[in-house]
Amino acid sequence: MREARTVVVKVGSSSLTTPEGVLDVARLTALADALAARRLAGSDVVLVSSGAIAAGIVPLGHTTRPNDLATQQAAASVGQGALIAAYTAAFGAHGLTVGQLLLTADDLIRRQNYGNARRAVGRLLRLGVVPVVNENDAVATDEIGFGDNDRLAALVAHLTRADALLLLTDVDGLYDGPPSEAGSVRIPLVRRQEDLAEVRLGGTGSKVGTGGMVTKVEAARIATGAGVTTLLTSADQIVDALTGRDAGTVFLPTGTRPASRMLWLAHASDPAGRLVVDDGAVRALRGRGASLLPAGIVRVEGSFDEGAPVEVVDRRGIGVARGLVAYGSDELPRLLGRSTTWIADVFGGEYAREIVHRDHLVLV
Ligand SMILES: Nc1ncnc2c1ncn2[C@@H]1O[C@H](COP(=O)(O)OP(=O)(O)O)[C@@H](O)[C@H]1O
Ligand SMILES: N[C@@H](CCC(=O)OP(=O)(O)O)C(=O)O
Repeated sequence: MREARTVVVKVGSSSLTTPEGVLDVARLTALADALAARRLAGSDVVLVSSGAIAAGIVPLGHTTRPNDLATQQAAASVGQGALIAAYTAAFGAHGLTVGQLLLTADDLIRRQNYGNARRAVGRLLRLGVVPVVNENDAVATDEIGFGDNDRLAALVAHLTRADALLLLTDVDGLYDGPPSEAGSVRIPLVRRQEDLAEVRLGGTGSKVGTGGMVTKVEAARIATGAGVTTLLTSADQIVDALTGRDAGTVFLPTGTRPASRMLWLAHASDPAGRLVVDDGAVRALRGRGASLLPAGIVRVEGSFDEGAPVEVVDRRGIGVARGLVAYGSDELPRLLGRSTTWIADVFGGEYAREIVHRDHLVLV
């Protein structure tokens, strides 16, 4: 962490708000002070900050985090402005400029969007700006949203080819059980996935957080699998964390960096349904790098819209690929097992396309 040239830092809502859920400018400023020092010392720093929805609660006249999607979108729209204004002031006190980057899952999947996002962050960093990233909650949908910023941060670490990922939360590391339970002990080092076999992961401990430890461990798995060392600790310990002192839980890299922009699809998406395919389709996908055509699909499971992430499995239920499906589950049954020529004759040429195009598919 001390030597990392590029650091992605993610901070959760619970670390930016008061116990009542109001944006806590003093905590936000302390975070910005530590990150500014690191930036001024020469590192590239990318901040992935939650807190938009939490920061929108009070301005909207509410007292708790909204449960319905539309009000969450509204709260995020209001709160994101407040959040970025607070960061602009806090980094500005050190002579630093911040840039806002609101991403959707699409931006990290589709080739052109991925390139756009990468170019924007790259230039911001070269200009000495601190990019402040969040999910574009006002327009992200339930089905194809990241849902939590932990996984988004892991993907941003991959996007920026970061050396280290720092996950800041309201607890000083990963414990072997929920820290609210007496006797839970902090785990200082995770070398490999198997070290987590006995660890019990609970949900959020605050009124404003989402995902709890499950999404943080998942984020660490994605990041370390892509070669990015990850440190999980509390926001209060940021100075120790950035200077390499013993703080929190370190997750060591387990893999090398794959050059795939499809990392999100492979690891971080929650599939909305399954397509069961025959052996010929498995061979075409694995061996020939083909797209998935209707002829090879034997069954559709689940209910999903066009564009949703789905899992492709063989007849025994073993995963073959993940991809974005071109048709909703209501349209698919009449196409199954048919050739594209037959489909074009019966339903018209616009139906004769791949069910999952190769560009939107990753083998697992
Ligand atoms: N095994 C565990 N180790 C540490 N924390 C855990 C564990 N299981 C559940 N938690 C809870 O996860 C919470 C952090 O997640 P969350 O509330 O989503 O934070 P954030 O808003 O920072 O994303 C902690 O406050 C803690 O109560
Ligand atoms: N994008 C949302 C945060 C989602 C999220 O992951 O929250 P948290 O668990 O507090 O990191 C927001 O800004 O409110």
